[in-house]
Amino acid sequence: MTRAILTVNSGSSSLKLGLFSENLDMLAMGHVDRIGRREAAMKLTGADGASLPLSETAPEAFATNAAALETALDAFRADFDALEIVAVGHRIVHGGLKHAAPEKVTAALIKDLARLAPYAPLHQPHNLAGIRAAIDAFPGVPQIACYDTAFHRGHPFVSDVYALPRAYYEKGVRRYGFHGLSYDYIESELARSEPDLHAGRVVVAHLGSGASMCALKGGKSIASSLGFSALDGLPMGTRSGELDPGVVLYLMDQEGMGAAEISDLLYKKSGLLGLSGISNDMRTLEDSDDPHAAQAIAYFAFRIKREIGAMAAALGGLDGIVFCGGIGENSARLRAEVCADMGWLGIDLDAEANAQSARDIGADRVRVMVIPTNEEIIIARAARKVLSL
Ligand SMILES: Nc1ncnc2c1ncn2[C@@H]1O[C@H](COP(=O)(O)OP(=O)(O)O)[C@@H](O)[C@H]1O
Ligand SMILES: CC(=O)OP(=O)(O)O
Ligand SMILES: [Mg+2]
Repeated sequence: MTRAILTVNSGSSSLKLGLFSENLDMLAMGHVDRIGRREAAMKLTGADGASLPLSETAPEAFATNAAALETALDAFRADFDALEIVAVGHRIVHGGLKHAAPEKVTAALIKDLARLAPYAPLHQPHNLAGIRAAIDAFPGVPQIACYDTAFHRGHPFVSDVYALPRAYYEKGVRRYGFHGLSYDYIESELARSEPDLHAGRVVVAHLGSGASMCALKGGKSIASSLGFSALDGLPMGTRSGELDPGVVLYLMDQEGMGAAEISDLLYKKSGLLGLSGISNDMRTLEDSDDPHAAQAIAYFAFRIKREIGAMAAALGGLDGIVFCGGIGENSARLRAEVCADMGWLGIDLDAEANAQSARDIGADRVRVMVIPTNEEIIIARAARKVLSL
């Protein structure tokens, strides 16, 4: 039987399963999109990238992350019967202070990682549920944890710290940054195909349901817009992004809200959804002619623009921007709004290339690129390395 590696990646609105041969050839990919919404759907692709037929699935099959995982694992049943799964690699959003390098999952590790759930409530519980489901489905097969925070752990002190009394830093109140598996992939792709740009100053914008940006200097992360929890920086599908801490004090003092209520507000009811009052999904907002939808998109674009300026300052200049993630890879409108009036920094877009989401969409000094990310291959590579396959 062919030996294979399975990868599991739970995002805040999506679930991606990947199947790879031991040599890391992609065998199949399953992608559930818009989890929890009426429009939720799954797509399966084969090794050649072509879509595979799927049996009709009721919307309840994707109503929750757990249901989506069960449905997606079911869709792979025939592959699982025909292959020998020798490792399951998992995206774990938060590794905290103690966990960075990919490692084998143990019962103690699961317990340790569960403590970080309050700082990534839309991910960490689902990541751990994915591990438990995979242990049930593939008893005895090693499970490998791969951390979204790892890529940023080499940050210089000023990008790692909050200006609180030092004791909090020592306890782990730091800027961890997330989407590290995605940035790791973009970094490796630049190293492979664009060595000059890789050696330079690049801002990567991972724009999906969760959104963040990373400043890469010579391929190393020196700053990230996400910080201690999955809330900081850019607004996201349902998350507020950067907020004056005074707003949290106001919610407590004046609105009488407690931690659980504030967490619910900031993680689940804010961002594009809160501002538009319509949807957390960029496609729905782009299709809407409600002015609040346009305002939500405009705010998102404005915050990205500001972050490009801030990161260019942190990098001491700018050689390239890379867009990735569901929105970054597909929304020509968002990319155009972000890059409008940025000539002062050497950024302009080739409108036609942008409309086609081509790889190179820049028309000025700064390279502007669209590179589809691939967290799955980074997880599979890590699993192979940990197990010396
Ligand atoms: N063709 C498209 N045009 C605009 N936005 C898109 C398109 N395809 C996907 N998106 C957006 O990408 C986001 C989901 O990104 P994704 O990276 O898959 O999510 P997650 O953060 O859950 O991993 C959604 O807001 C969705 O509307
Ligand atoms: C960390 C995070 O927000 O991840 P995602 O974009 O996959 O939801
Ligand atoms: Mg994602």
